[in-house]
Amino acid sequence: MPSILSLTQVSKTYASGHKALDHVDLEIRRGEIFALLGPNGAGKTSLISIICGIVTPSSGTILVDGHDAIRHPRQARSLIGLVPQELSVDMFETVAATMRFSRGLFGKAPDPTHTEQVLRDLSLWDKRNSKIMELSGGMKRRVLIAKALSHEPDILFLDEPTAGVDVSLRRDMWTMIGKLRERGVTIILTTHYIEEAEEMADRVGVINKGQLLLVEEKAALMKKLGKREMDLALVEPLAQVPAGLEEWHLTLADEGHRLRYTFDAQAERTGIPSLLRKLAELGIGFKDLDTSKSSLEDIFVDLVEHRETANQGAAA
Ligand SMILES: Nc1ncnc2c1ncn2[C@@H]1O[C@H](COP(=O)(O)OP(=O)(O)OP(=O)(O)O)[C@@H](O)[C@H]1O
Repeated sequence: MPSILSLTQVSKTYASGHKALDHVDLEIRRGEIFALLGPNGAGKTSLISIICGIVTPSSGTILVDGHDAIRHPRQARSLIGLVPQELSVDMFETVAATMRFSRGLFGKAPDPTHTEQVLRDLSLWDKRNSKIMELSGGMKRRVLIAKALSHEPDILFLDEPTAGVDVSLRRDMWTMIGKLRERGVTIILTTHYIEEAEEMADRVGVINKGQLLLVEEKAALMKKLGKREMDLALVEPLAQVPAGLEEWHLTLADEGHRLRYTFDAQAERTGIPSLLRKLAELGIGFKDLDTSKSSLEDIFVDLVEHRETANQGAAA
């Protein structure tokens, strides 16, 4: 499938000297839902702002459905809807007027049918004549989405769409994103929440310190995230992992007092029952057992450490 969005070697260094993006290459497929995951300050908003023409990149190329976003920003921008993190609406305006006005800015004639459809999808139809300042925080977030969809964009960016929203809005948002996808809209969302990516995305990108560390099909990433660690506190410390336990690839920690096993929680067989049987057979006793799930943070740490080790290796 051809890319609808293509980024080549995009970098951004702000006037402060801070390098927010470092040679980012990214291809977004037409019609997919792509989740960009990263911790605070990773560069997610900078990346979106560059694609939307709000921030100028220091170098690199961005093609939005073939339009060069730097040389032809208007054509590129007209294909994009942006739901920003922060409220960016006129508080004194009504919901319907906000949508009409935004659509007009993109040079599109009013389309009451489309407006009604979007407002109904977002449960905003009853509030169409309310001033935005009269709405609750959750409703205001919905208005931002309606505004972004006003000109029927092919690509929708959602910057942290569910940060600080309640369960009902989160559910509505997921439903709406599903509907948009059925209509062929390409969706790119940024998030801190792995659950959000898990629920909705086809592919996931992980960004940290301005570098895109990986782009993968969701299923493959979830498999990595499904890693768990089992930690056994031993009755007697061990000097080394005893023979006969090779197949579990165990490691010792805490000066031989703890035996660690990493396994795939999503696999049909975790290997735990057979390991425990083997330990009993070998007479290795334990007084406590702990399991922990690897979090997104662990994956970041893993990725970053690997990257740093690889860089050091290359420099040596
Ligand atoms: N206009 C600016 N001038 C200088 N530095 C900036 C500017 N905008 C962002 N930065 C810095 O660039 C880095 C990336 O910021 P960005 O907002 O893109 O991250 P983010 O991944 O969206 O983070 P968050 O999840 O907190 O929104 C941060 O260190 C931020 O302080």
